[in-house]
Amino acid sequence: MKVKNICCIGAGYVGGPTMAVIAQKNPDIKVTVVDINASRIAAWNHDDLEQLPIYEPGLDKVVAEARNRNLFFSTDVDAAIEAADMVFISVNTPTKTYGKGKGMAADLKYIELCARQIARVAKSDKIIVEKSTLPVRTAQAIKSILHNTGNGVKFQILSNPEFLAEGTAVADLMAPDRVLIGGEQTEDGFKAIQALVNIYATWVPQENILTTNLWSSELSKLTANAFLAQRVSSINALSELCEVTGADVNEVANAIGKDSRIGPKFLKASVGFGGSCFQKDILNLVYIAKSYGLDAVADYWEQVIIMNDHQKHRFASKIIQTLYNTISGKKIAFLGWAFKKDTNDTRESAAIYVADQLLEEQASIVVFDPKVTKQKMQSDLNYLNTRSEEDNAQYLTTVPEPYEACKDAHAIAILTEWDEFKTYDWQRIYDQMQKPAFVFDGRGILDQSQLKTIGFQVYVIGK
Ligand SMILES: NC(=O)C1=CN([C@@H]2O[C@H](COP(=O)(O)OP(=O)(O)OC[C@H]3O[C@@H](n4cnc5c(N)ncnc54)[C@H](O)[C@@H]3O)[C@@H](O)[C@H]2O)C=CC1
Ligand SMILES: O=C(O)[C@H]1O[C@H](OP(=O)(O)OP(=O)(O)OC[C@H]2O[C@@H](n3ccc(=O)[nH]c3=O)[C@H](O)[C@@H]2O)[C@H](O)[C@@H](O)[C@@H]1O
Repeated sequence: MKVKNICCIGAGYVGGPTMAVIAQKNPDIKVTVVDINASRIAAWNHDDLEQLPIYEPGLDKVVAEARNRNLFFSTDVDAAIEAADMVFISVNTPTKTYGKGKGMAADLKYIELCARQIARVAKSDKIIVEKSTLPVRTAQAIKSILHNTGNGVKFQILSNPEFLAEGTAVADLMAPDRVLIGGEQTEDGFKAIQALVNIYATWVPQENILTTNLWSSELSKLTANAFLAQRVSSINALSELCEVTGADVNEVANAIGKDSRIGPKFLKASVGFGGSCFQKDILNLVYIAKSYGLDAVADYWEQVIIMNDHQKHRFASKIIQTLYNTISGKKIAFLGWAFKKDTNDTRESAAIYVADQLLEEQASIVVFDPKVTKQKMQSDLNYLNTRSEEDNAQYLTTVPEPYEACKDAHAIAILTEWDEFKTYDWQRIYDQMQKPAFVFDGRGILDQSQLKTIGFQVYVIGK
């Protein structure tokens, strides 16, 4: 079967870039990305490519090439579903904040709404592709909703989880380590799998396109994120041990990463992993294991989250303790707010947790992050959400350049891993700060001895 028309429900961090690349590589397929968020769609359609709702290096060029050729962004969800042979579901699947599974399970209400909408609107047979990250066996629920419409339309459900990382989304999509496609192991299931394989095969080598059954595919996505996060928690756990023993976590990471069985990636100690997925996906994995009565499995994976929370907490506590256990009214400069470099996404960023803990002690936080708005930072913070606008003004300020953030500060906290920190004029920064001047490097970026020579008191994670 040759797919001619694709609809993608959800124009977010995954739906937008993924469909832009699919459209660029398949000019003969019409791709329509739809969303109920009208302002997001307007931003995707904006003439000025700097106004795209998501910042990803290289995304503007891909969108510029494909948009209004065979890539379209629209709020007309029904029309796009009806016209499509293949519908990707790429909506958010956050951690549940209510009811059974609160704080652990994935909230599947948006997925179910999509399934019901497809069931209501579809007049011709369609392949439905789970692009969102979902608990294993979700395809069963989607199938049951779609197959009980009584209108005779046939659906095949595929699982095609996305492995891109934010900040490198376009590069990851252009050269993925693998594309994973799970489907029913029946004749119709294999045909549907092949239809999706053909789309990716226009640019991904066949040997990098893996096909599996539905449940392996769904579970592999959660597992991949759990393994990646586990490595970060493992090295972060060791960072604390390094600090008390005189070992250097970077040297340890380098030494163990040289073992080809371990490998060098995802061994960078940090103030804790952030992002919209690691925590939510592991909590989901823990919940699934518990729901099958597999308590030892659940406890094992939950430890990755416990260690991550500990790391964020210990970084904030280190700042408070070092500043003589009193930070009330003291200005603390935050360099970076996003959860990693090259993104404007702040979801679950370690900066939020650290800031909330410092604000509880009435610190005054000044943030430099050119990609994140003050409004976004304010809405991220629990502490500020419970207070009035005027009150907030004294606790959180944002500035457009780093030197201003550091002026008169008692301490600097490095929260995002920007390499450009190395190029700053640290003597100039030191001269403008309160003394003693402290730097807390939660990303292990700066040269500790160089800063010490200037006069800074420095704490680098894992050293
Ligand atoms: N952000 C990332 O780097 C990655 C995310 N994922 C997974 O992909 C999924 C989507 O994540 P993001 O793109 O980050 O989320 P997002 O929140 O950026 O985008 C989701 C979009 O879906 C829209 N939406 C929700 N319900 C809708 C409906 N019924 N009809 C039309 N639009 C609807 C929302 O308005 C929103 O714009 C999640 O399951 C996530 O776990 C997977 C890999 C990477
Ligand atoms: O499902 C998802 O959402 C995605 O989650 C992660 O991607 P992402 O969260 O965008 O970013 P990562 O590069 O994985 O970084 C996550 C966090 O871990 C931190 N990290 C990463 C690596 C490391 O060595 N140390 C470390 O602290 C980063 O700074 C960041 O805060 C995965 O890398 C993607 O493969 C996956 O598709």
